[in-house]
Amino acid sequence: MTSTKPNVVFVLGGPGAGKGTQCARIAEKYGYVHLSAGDLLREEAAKPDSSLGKEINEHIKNGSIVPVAVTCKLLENAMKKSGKENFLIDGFPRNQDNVNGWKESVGDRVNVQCVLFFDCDEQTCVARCLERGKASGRTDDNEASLKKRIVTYNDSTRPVIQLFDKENLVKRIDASNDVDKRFGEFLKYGLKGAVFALPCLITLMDKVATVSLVAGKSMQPLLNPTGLNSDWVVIKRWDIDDYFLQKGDIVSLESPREPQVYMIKRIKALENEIIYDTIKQKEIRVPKGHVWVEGDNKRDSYDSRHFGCIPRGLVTGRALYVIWPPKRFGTKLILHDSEDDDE
Ligand SMILES: Nc1ncnc2c1ncn2[C@@H]1O[C@H](COP(=O)(O)OP(=O)(O)OP(=O)(O)O)[C@@H](O)[C@H]1O
Ligand SMILES: Nc1ccn([C@H]2C[C@H](O)[C@@H](COP(=O)(O)O)O2)c(=O)n1
Repeated sequence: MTSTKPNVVFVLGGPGAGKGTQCARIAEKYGYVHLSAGDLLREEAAKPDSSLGKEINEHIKNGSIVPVAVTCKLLENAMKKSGKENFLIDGFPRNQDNVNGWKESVGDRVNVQCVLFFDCDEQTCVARCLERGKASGRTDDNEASLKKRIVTYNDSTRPVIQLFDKENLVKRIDASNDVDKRFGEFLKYGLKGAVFALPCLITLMDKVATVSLVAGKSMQPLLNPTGLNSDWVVIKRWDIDDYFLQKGDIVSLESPREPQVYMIKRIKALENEIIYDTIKQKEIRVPKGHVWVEGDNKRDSYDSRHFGCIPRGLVTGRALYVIWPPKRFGTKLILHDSEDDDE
């Protein structure tokens, strides 16, 4: 019997275990809506008129947990607003208060399919957060906050994971190894067919142009600005030799790791150019016949920083305009005022 309730997958693990990185990938590949409790709290706190901002910021800096009524409301609102059915809820429930509040407020109205547990040793978690802290602007990616976050994780979140484990809901993924291995581990759970149904880009037409639904948050704020998989874009296709890619172009491409899986990214470097890989922290020269692609939203993008330069032949088209939803109709996705944009 198929469930008509929305599906929820909780995603837990230590700070910096890679929950956000993997969720971005899962969302992009399967069209799940990725809701990060931490991101929602940070967004709420950043609103100039929020009465909760001060309290949330204090908790974030101290690595303590915001009262569940606040977090649960933000999650519920985001779920409702999306109008979608499948959610990855990242960083929740983080403690027993979160569990109780969720049960009271949402309870059986959703179907909790499983809990993805990204298991990563403390040293790796801290090193990743400190590295991320060089550019993230987060007030908690520093040694003092991390010490507290780790204590909160060990004392409050681990018991929640154990609780779910007793209910046989936990899928453990070794989060200390590389991004692709982990994604492979995730797929081995066989969730692929059963849980995640929507491919990254749904293509309605072919050959000259395609109209595609963009999944995931990797191109925010330009695409899917609300975090929902709602933007449809026109993608112009071409014969591989007919168009000279330019830096800044937004393109569709076939994943170098998963044939038949398509994604949308921005060209950041062309052949023979040098690009700085912010994850591996080194300069890379793009080989002949290749390009380097990244999402605009670095936190939520799986791109060349993870899979390296891609052969030019994997690029299948160039994104031109948003055509849906109506209020975003006509949003231009091109930097250059030249050639084919008004064909
Ligand atoms: N497998 C990996 N190997 C190396 N670095 C990684 C890996 N996975 C993620 N990272 C990097 O580690 C940092 C933390 O990853 P991410 O933001 O996904 O963690 P998180 O679990 O969501 O963290 P938090 O709970 O603190 O928000 C990021 O800079 C990311 O690029
Ligand atoms: N359920 C949650 C999730 C997050 N927070 C607060 C406290 C965390 O340290 C911070 C950052 O979360 P992250 O982005 O690391 O998932 O947000 C909370 O109070 N309750």
